Amino acid sequence: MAAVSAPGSTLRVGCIGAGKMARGVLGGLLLSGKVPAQQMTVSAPSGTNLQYFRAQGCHTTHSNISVLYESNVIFLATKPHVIPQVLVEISSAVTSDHVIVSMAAGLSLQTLEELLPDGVRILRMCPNLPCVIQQGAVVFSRGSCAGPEEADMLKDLLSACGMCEEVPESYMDIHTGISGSGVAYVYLFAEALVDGAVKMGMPSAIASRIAAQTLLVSFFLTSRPTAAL
Ligand SMILES: NC(=O)C1=CN([C@@H]2O[C@H](COP(=O)(O)OP(=O)(O)OC[C@H]3O[C@@H](n4cnc5c(N)ncnc54)[C@H](O)[C@@H]3O)[C@@H](O)[C@H]2O)C=CC1
Ligand SMILES: O=C(O)[C@@H]1CCC=N1
Repeated sequence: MAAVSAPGSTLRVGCIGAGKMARGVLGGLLLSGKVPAQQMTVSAPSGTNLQYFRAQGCHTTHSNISVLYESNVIFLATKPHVIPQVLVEISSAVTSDHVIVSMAAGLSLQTLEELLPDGVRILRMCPNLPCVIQQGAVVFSRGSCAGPEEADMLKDLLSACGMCEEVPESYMDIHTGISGSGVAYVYLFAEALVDGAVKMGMPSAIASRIAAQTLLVSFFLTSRPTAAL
């Protein structure tokens, strides 16, 4: 199996799906300079999502299987329910030279391996919304045919979109709960602060600014040693 990070091997990154997480992860690779746009191919059914990637100079296509022919590391960035049909569509073009990285929440490595040819190097990652500003909290796990080399390669790539750690797959759904969905819980709490302030007579505009600043600073405080407080 060719090592995608072997000396002289060119890292060509593909992505099937061009939505929020695709933009966060591939956007981070572009911003960090880890992968040039000319070595990126992105597919999606509609041109809407592809516009961003086309503007960056990436190759774009409506053909998922083309991504396999042009890439050696392929991210699967469609919603989970779409992944099985995508894997059926591309399976014939997947070889041992590819590394497949699924972003799909709730789709196990076992399921992914059952839908792909034997021996394919598969990893599963869980991003979160802050990836879109390269401040994500990302975890990943290896499939049965992915080794330390693939893990090191993926960790290096994903470090471009925030914090990234390898974890046992049993942590994946936990991460999806606290971090994949966690941002929405924080927004819900912020809304509750504002609603409370408005109920007590404060205009919502200033209540929103105060709540945002309070939450923002609270997170910085948690990262300072207590002695400094
Ligand atoms: N958005 C989030 O905060 C998180 C997302 N995830 C996972 O990341 C993955 C991507 O999520 P988002 O970027 O939010 O989704 P999204 O809805 O923003 O993007 C999905 C993309 O897939 C494309 N697509 C749909 N059908 C397709 C097909 N048959 N072939 C190729 N592309 C197709 C859509 O056009 C769109 O570009 C999902 O599997 C999700 O579970 C995981 C944790 C957090
Ligand atoms: O859009 C999604 O599928 C993910 C799963 C958890 C939060 N968002």
